Amino acid sequence: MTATHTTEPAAGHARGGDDLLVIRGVSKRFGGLRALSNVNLTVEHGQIHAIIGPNGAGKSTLLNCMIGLIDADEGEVVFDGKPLKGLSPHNIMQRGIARVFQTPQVFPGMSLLDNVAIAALAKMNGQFRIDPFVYLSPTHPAVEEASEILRRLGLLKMAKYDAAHLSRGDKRRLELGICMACKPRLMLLDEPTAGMARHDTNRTIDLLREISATGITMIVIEHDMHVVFSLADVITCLAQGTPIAFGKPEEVRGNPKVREAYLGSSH
Ligand SMILES: Nc1ncnc2c1ncn2[C@@H]1O[C@H](COP(=O)(O)OP(=O)(O)OP(=O)(O)O)[C@@H](O)[C@H]1O
Repeated sequence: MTATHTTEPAAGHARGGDDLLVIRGVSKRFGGLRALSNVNLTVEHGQIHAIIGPNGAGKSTLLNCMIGLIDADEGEVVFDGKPLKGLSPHNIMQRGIARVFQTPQVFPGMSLLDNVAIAALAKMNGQFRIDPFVYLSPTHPAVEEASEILRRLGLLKMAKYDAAHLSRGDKRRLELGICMACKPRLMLLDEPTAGMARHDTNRTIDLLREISATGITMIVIEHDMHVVFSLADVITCLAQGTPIAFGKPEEVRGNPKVREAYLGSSH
């Protein structure tokens, strides 16, 4: 597996057959502030690509450009060979990109099983709009699929519980289950272990590894270096809107520019 980032256009490499996502020359300003400056980044099929960097480095802005929540001023994001420019976040999800938020997004007041089953149903119907008011019989294929996902997540025993009462760690796992039911090709995870105790963090790391082993490509934004170094195949470090380092975890860990970026910040 290889990937690339440079501040120059990713000539040659960017159209390689293994690339699922290519970010080419993306820049974004907020008034006088340059949040992203000519970012190039390539994510290969099956890869877990971590994006790290100190506060304000531009990580969330880059993620938001990928899913259409923010329009880049310059550059393009290409997913599976097709530009995403102009597509709504909904259309982008339809193409196979799912985002997992910092705060778990589940339907409180509904069972764990229903939470996952309605996502599975939406995918089966090709609607990508989740309808929490639909009734599903216990033998519906979406319910069977949801049960299997909950079993893999270790949540099957709690299938009938109200999702509102889950711990933060279990809510996060349920959210990942909802995401799996949508069968994305690329998962974008924004601080997937934020606020978790170490035990839940480690369980989430194991779960993400399992999901990755099913062939789903992942981009993970994370401050917790234990999570980053446990998961990532490759890491890009952003500082002040520019990629300053890219490589395998051990290469990035020893990179003096990365150390300087962190030491110079509040981290
Ligand atoms: N909507 C916005 N309007 C104005 N400035 C913004 C907006 N969104 C982000 N910024 C600024 O852009 C810069 C990059 O922010 P961003 O949230 O992308 O950084 P980050 O690396 O995700 O930071 P953190 O790790 O703290 O979440 C910051 O200086 C931030 O204040």
